[in-house]
Amino acid sequence: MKPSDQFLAGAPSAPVRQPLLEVDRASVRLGNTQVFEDLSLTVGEGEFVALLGSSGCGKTSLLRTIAGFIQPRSGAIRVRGRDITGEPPDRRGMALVFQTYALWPHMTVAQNIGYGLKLRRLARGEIAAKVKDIAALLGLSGLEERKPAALSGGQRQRVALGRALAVSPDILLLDEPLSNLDARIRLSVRQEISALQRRLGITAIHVTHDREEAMVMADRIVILNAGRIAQIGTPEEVYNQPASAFVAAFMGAENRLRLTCSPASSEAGLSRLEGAGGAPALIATFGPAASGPCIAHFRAEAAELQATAPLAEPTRGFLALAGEIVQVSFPGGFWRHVVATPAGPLVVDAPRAWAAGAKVNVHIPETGLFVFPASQAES
Ligand SMILES: Nc1ncnc2c1ncn2[C@@H]1O[C@H](COP(=O)(O)OP(=O)(O)OP(=O)(O)O)[C@@H](O)[C@H]1O
Repeated sequence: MKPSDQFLAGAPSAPVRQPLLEVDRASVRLGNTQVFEDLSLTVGEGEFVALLGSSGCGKTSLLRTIAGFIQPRSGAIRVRGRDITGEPPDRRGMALVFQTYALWPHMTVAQNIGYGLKLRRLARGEIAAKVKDIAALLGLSGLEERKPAALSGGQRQRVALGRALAVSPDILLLDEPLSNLDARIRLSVRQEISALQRRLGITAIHVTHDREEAMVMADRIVILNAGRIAQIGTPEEVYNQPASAFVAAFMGAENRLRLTCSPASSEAGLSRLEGAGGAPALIATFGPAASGPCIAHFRAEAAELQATAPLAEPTRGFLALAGEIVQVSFPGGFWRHVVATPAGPLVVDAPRAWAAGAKVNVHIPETGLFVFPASQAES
């Protein structure tokens, strides 16, 4: 067990929920691109799931497949056990909110919010009452008669959200709904969506490429890499227990060292890491001790800069390597350093600034090191 696992033993795990949506071994091909193959995912009732990944990994295609705008070549989509793979989008009990709002420009806020209800032929009075409730819920009261052109970006996105919520969907699908908003508004709309989702207990699937957005909003994060699920877990799990070098780097542990691992024969459960230029390190790694070439990832804030001379003896519980500060910057709250080391440049954060040219010892505790066999890291 890796030390961080022990720390995690007390961390909240996603509660067990009734499955609402199942994507069962779905394969999607668009033109010549195999977007994903045999992809399976279960989303629980009332759960907020974020689909996170870099551009082109297949997040939007997966969302559109769930919504019914893309038909999988094989596999099935089920809601509460019912196969809806062949059902059109409007018969799936889902509502989609787009990045671009997609509001009707000639309609007022009230007409936009009530649009789905009108299509469902609800009585006028019923529509008016529901629109009033939704407008109040989203802080849009008083703006009902405005056209979208007379609203701010944040207000427009709330109208789009209101239109989606008005039809009381089983599942709310959010396709990067915050990416057109400026940074400050994005934070407040993010909080509003989260609070509303929890209050209404609605099931939501949210596509984003913003790591922090996924971390703060979701109960579980699905990390996609080139059409494959790289890991599914709570924000704490994917952050503290990345399943692969890809996930580690994607979740911010971007420093990468190429090392050689061997089981430390003298002490069970320890691996001996060497090859970064400093003394060998004896550290606890998760799973069976890796043997052969391996890759270690760590976060800039996980390491410490020290003025002490590097040790010649094997270190226990941390990896140390000698380096020289080559660049210093202040991104806010801490100082960021680029350190030249025999293993290549590393980025290390510190509470104070070290001078360029200073000789330092980069100290990385085992709790901050994510070690993977090189064969797995490069696959
Ligand atoms: N209509 C299409 N025809 C052919 N290939 C497509 C089509 N739409 C998307 N793709 C390809 O499918 C892959 C996944 O695209 P998708 O839009 O799902 O990714 P994404 O993760 O949502 O990216 P982004 O964050 O940039 O929106 C990409 O390689 C993309 O080029």
